[in-house]
Amino acid sequence: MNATMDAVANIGLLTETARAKLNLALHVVGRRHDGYHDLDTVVAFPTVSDTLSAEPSRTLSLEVEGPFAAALDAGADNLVIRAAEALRAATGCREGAAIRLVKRLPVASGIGGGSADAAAALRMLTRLWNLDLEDEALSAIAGPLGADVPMCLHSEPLRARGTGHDIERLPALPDAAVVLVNSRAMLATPAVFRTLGLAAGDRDEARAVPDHSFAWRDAADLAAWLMETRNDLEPPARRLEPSIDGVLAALNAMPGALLARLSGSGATCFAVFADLGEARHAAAKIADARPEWWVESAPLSG
Ligand SMILES: C[C@](O)(CO)[C@H](O)COP(=O)(O)OP(=O)(O)OC[C@H]1O[C@@H](n2ccc(N)nc2=O)[C@H](O)[C@@H]1O
Ligand SMILES: Nc1ncnc2c1ncn2[C@@H]1O[C@H](COP(=O)(O)OP(=O)(O)OP(=O)(O)O)[C@@H](O)[C@H]1O
Repeated sequence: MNATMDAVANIGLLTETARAKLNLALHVVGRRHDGYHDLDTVVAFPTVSDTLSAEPSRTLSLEVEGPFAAALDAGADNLVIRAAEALRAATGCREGAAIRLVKRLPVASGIGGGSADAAAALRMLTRLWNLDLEDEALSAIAGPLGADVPMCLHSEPLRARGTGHDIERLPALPDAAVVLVNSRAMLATPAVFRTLGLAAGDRDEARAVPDHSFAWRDAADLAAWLMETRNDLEPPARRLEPSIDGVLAALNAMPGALLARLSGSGATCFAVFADLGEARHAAAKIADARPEWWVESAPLSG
């Protein structure tokens, strides 16, 4: 390969994976005076994802395709474009990029698809534009884009506190699998927090996630600990979106399901399984019974 061909090959297409964010436990500790809620949440990133790719361009553009593309606008409001603009503003970079997003994660569904896309865009464009940024500087750009975006920059098991920005990385999770199910209901996060009904200044440290080494022996050990935890947004989400009851019932009825719960502000629910084969079998059964639902199975991490 001559020098020119080498350069062309190096310019090639960059890709990034934007994994779903799963709140295994989500405790609401209190409500702040600015209206936001302080959380204590343990988060995993199963191998279910959107995909982003980009190539150099003089302008910034976005094309969206994939099963959930129709639910999204590809304009300035898209979190991918907002992330790119925030990165340019923070660094003074004037480069462009032609970005493609394959949207496989349901929108406004509690698994942080938009946040994962924003975080993946930040990681990808940092490489494309050869920006030399410390992790802390990238987190500072991610924060204003959404409470979940700094978590999604890590995309590895973590515990997050405060509004989600106070992040502690966790040891690797045990081998386990999950089934994710959404009835295709869209739930707006602010409405779910509002329905929780906490007053500004209401705060109780006793609501935090129970102490643990966060190094579980196996899937059963993880599920036993999860039984002692909750998703505090599950009751208000169920009130706003009654189809969640049917989704949880379907997951709980599956052989091998160790625990079923809502993720984030919903409406996506998950069940934990010890074995990927069992999870795949359960997903196929649910998809067969309810073809209109979105159903996926995947390793819990890795
Ligand atoms: C429910 C979670 O997904 C759990 O991981 C997040 O806390 C929400 O993350 P997100 O969707 O990225 O949230 P943002 O877009 O920053 O906030 C949307 C709205 O949710 C409410 N909100 C969000 C986060 C938080 N800790 N307290 C809140 O009260 C606020 O009304 C806020 O205006
Ligand atoms: N690339 C994107 N993907 C998904 N949603 C996006 C995107 N860009 C902007 N949005 C908007 O962001 C909002 C939240 O979408 P998202 O799918 O992240 O919600 P969510 O899964 O409920 O998030 P969370 O779990 O963080 O509360 C939606 O109203 C959507 O219109």
